[in-house]
Amino acid sequence: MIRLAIQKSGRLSEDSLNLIRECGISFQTSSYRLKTEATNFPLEILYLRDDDIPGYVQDGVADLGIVGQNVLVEAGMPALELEPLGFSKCRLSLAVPRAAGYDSVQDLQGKNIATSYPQILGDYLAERGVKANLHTISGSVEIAPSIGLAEAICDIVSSGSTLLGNGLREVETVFRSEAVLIANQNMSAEKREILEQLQFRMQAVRRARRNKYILLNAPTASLDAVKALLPGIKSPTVTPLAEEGWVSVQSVVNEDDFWHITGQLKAVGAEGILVLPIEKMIA
Ligand SMILES: Nc1ncnc2c1ncn2[C@@H]1O[C@H](COP(=O)(O)OP(=O)(O)OP(=O)(O)O)[C@@H](O)[C@H]1O
Ligand SMILES: O=P(O)(O)OC[C@H]1O[C@H](OP(=O)(O)OP(=O)(O)O)[C@H](O)[C@@H]1O
Ligand SMILES: [Mg+2]
Repeated sequence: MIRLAIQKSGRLSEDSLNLIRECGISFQTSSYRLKTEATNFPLEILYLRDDDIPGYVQDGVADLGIVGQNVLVEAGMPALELEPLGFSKCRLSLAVPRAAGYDSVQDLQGKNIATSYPQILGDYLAERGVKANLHTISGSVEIAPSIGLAEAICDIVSSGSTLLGNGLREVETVFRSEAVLIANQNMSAEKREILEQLQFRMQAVRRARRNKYILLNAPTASLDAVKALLPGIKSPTVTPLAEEGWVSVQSVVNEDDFWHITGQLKAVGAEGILVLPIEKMIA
């Protein structure tokens, strides 16, 4: 049995639970129970505050955890990271009141900055030779300038709407973050084996999310152009259509390139383009 710590409730919770479920692992959830056992995989899930997760994994109370890189690095335990998980992408940024002048980070010399990330911010400022007074607060950091607590803040930004709503403007990106899988470094051989199975499944789920299955019809004369646009995993599958001079092509395309490639496929004569989600993708 391996123990995985995830955030009880917050920005990481839903995506963490979805990832485990998409790995084909079944378990019950209830808002009162802080621990559940999977029914078809040797996994126990612990529901914790995200700030506590790196420490628990470091100490071996949990074998694995899912946490934001921002929290991991702030806790001073970056070595626990195993792999990025592709969700809860955000950045840690410095922001100042919209009307305040700002040319460079040197302008923060001697200023008061409110943040929940004094370690990451402290390192960032030290590397640039800036000495500022950091005020550590654990939440609602964006309020600090308007109540006279600080001249600048450093907090998590995603859409930017919290900054906008509080009259602030983003001036520097200090750190980029996403959710990561972390692991205790002294696991038993048995636990390592379970971890490998879990990572294999997580990678198959992530690969599938990044790709789409694509099916289309094309004139045989355009086949070389279509093949060049859709290299696929090894190469595309090509089958003749009942109608002479046409083929059906099946392949896999990266989600990021998808719209761009479909435009080019149409331009070389492709028709009836179908795009399907992939559930699992094993390399
Ligand atoms: N707006 C956002 N968009 C994307 N990811 C975010 C956003 N805000 C936070 N995150 C990521 O999700 C993590 C958890 O954020 P959340 O706001 O739920 O933390 P919290 O309030 O500290 O929760 P807890 O109660 O568990 O301590 C952050 O550490 C960060 O990595
Ligand atoms: O750029 P935005 O999309 O507005 O997101 C940024 C906000 O999201 C997070 O807070 P959250 O909403 O999770 O609330 P919390 O402060 O209670 O953690 C973070 O602390 C920012 O305040
Ligand atoms: Mg927290």
